[in-house]
This record gives sequence, C-alpha cells and structure tokens, in this order.
Amino acid sequence: MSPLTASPAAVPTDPAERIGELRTAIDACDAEIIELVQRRLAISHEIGSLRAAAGGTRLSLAREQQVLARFGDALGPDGAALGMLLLRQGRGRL
Ligand SMILES: O=C(O)C(=O)C[C@]1(C(=O)O)C=C[C@@H](O)C=C1
Repeated sequence: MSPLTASPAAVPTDPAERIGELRTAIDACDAEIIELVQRRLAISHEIGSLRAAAGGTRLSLAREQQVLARFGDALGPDGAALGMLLLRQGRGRL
C-alpha cells in the first residue's frame, strides 16, 4: 500500500495533518479526471466531425450503449450515470 493511502493506524500523524495530505491527493486525482474529461471531449468531437463529414449520423446509439455498459459494469448504477454525463457533454446541443 502506498504511503499516501496507508491505513490511519500505520501512519502515526496528527489527523488534521493526514487529512490535509489526503486532500492534496484528492486534488491531484481531480486534476487528472478533469484533464481526462477534457481529452475525452476533444476526441468525441473529432469523431463526431469525421462522421458528419462522411454523411453519417451525429450520434452512435450502439456505441453509447457500449460506453454506458462499461461504466455500469465497473462502477455500478452511479457509474452508468457518470457515463451518461460524459456522453451528454460530448453531444452538446442536439
Ligand atoms: O464513439 C463514437 O462513435 C462517438 O461519436 C463518441 C461518443 C462518445 O462520446 O463516447 C459520442 C457520441 C456518440 O453517440 C457515441 C459515442
């Protein structure tokens, strides 16, 4: 287990200090998540542009089902909801 995520018993520090460290770790996770969401959005837009330029549909509902199933399988119902938010963000105005 990494020092950052070790159980409290294994880390003899002041709880407030430890909470500060853990919040720093959460902030780093959030920054990565935001960067990934932005990257995903750019990729999704590029696919949409390519499909539109080729005369295709704006959306691919079959593909959306795959994405939602992946999030749901990994993270449960809230994960599927998270996947839906990501898809909605990529859709923009319909
Ligand atoms: O994979 C695609 O074909 C995409 O257009 C990407 C994406 C997505 O954001 O995951 C976006 C819109 C589609 O309806 C399905 C999936």
